[in-house]
Amino acid sequence: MSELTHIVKQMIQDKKDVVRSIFFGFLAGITAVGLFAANGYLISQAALEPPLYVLIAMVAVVKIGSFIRALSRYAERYYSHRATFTMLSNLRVYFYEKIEQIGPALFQKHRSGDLLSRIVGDVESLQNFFLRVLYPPIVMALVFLSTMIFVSFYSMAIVLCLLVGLLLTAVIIPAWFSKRQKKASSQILEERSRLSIDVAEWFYGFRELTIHQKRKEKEQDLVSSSNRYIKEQEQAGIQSISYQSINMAVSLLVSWLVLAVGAFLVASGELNGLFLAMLVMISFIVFEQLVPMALFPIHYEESERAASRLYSVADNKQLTQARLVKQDQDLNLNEGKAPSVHLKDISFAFVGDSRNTLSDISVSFPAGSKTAIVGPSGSGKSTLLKLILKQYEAKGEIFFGTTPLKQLDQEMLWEKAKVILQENHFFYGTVKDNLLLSDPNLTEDQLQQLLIDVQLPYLKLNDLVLEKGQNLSGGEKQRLAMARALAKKGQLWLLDEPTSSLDSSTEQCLYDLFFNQAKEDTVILVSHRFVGLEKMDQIIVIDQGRLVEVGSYSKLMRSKGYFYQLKQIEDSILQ
Ligand SMILES: Nc1ncnc2c1ncn2[C@@H]1O[C@H](COP(=O)(O)OP(=O)(O)OP(=O)(O)O)[C@@H](O)[C@H]1O
Repeated sequence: MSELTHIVKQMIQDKKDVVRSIFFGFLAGITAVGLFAANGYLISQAALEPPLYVLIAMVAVVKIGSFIRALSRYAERYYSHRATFTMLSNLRVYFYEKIEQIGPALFQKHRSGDLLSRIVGDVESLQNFFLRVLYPPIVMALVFLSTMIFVSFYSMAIVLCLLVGLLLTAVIIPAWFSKRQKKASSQILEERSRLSIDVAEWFYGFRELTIHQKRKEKEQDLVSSSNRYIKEQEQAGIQSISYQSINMAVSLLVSWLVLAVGAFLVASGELNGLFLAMLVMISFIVFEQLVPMALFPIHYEESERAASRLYSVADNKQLTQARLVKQDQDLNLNEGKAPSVHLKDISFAFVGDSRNTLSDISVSFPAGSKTAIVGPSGSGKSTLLKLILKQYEAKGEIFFGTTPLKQLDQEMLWEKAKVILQENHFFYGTVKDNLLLSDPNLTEDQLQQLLIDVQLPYLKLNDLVLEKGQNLSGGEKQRLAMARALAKKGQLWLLDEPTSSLDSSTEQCLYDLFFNQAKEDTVILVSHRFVGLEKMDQIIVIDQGRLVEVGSYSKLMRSKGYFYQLKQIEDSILQ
């Protein structure tokens, strides 16, 4: 329930459309009742052959009534849907902003298909919360109350019948449905999420599945996920139709009751027979508007599930610990000034991981220095870089200059750092589009020069890049990523194996280019190779998440410690 309260708060930011929906919904409902009442009265009057002008006046009232009803129904739909779409967009932005803060930590817990299904599907499901759960009962209550006040002028017994009908169709039967609904517990959202996960896996893993001849198996999983989802939808459809039909049948029985009680009252002289048809018509129309209440429990339940699924992502306690504090401070990343970075007693474990990936790391990267982080695969090098990039939050403290990283706005940090990660994303578009990500003001000549600099002279700016850079080789992607980093402004380079897919001569060219451009900058380079490290000011050696050695290349070689041994092994392999 608390999640739905949050949702209501988020939804009702723009109250004007909500009030308009209720007003026009009420107007449409009450004119429908008036219209049917006038019709019933007209039928009875017509049988008594009244003067023509009475009939003409009545017909005019009916016509005006239908006109007002149609217009107000249209206005109700218009405003309620406009309110719904505004609310959905508010909700999407709200959730996006919430999960953006916990970014990579999310993927520890959720698969991408599941996240997509929640952000798109579950938010979509919440449209029914406003359209079918929140405001219709208010409109119905107002219409019903006004109708009963009107009917009370004719007969309190009929008011009583209508009240019984209201209790049955709007309270007792929906409550019974709600109980059944809870037992049946529709799995529709979960099945949609499972299907979404399977589809995402299918697309991501298509190549591997084909290579390992597992496409058929995965295809079958996908089909059975899809069938389960369809089955859930079918069941939900049957359920909603049967609920509505039962409520409709009960409401018709109540109208029969109104007719029987009315006929008795007419026979006993307590009611003018002229009004009997009117009262029966009123009961028809007023219950017609109550019939959708049968679906209230279904929509309520669905909204509650969708809300709790969304909040379980955005408010997950473990993840919230990793939430990053945003503070707008301009720190030592000012342009023209290379920052220093200091790590003090850093320890870090991934969510759900009992062992520490990094333990007790204390090290400094002076302003303008060049540092290489080396160590065996899986030792925690990339993780250390990600901590500096504020992708995860660790125990201990990281400082940029004298300012704690915790106080730094992540976006500002990224904006002023030149980053190349192991996996670099390329968007569908041209080479130019992908390069302009770094700096939209670059001219075509500058872009072309960049391509030449990174040893990609054969690429044209208008060449097409497919999704995720599928039509580029691993080395081409790395060179384009390097071009993007070179084009970016900033004095802090954070590089995670930026040349791992390149041949030695291209790698050498790129390093020359890079060292030339980064002369004054602070550079932190993760590398599993030891070639070219002589140029670095310091080398940090990590093994199993612990700092084992720090020093210049010559110092580490002289001390003949762990780094020396790793270097010897690499040399013997290369010989
Ligand atoms: N997202 C993650 N969730 C859980 N564990 C992770 C995650 N990313 C990395 N790890 C684990 O953390 C450890 C360190 O990984 P990291 O990528 O930092 O190593 P690395 O030294 O950069 O390795 P490599 O040289 O192979 O890139 C590994 O044991 C890895 O399994």
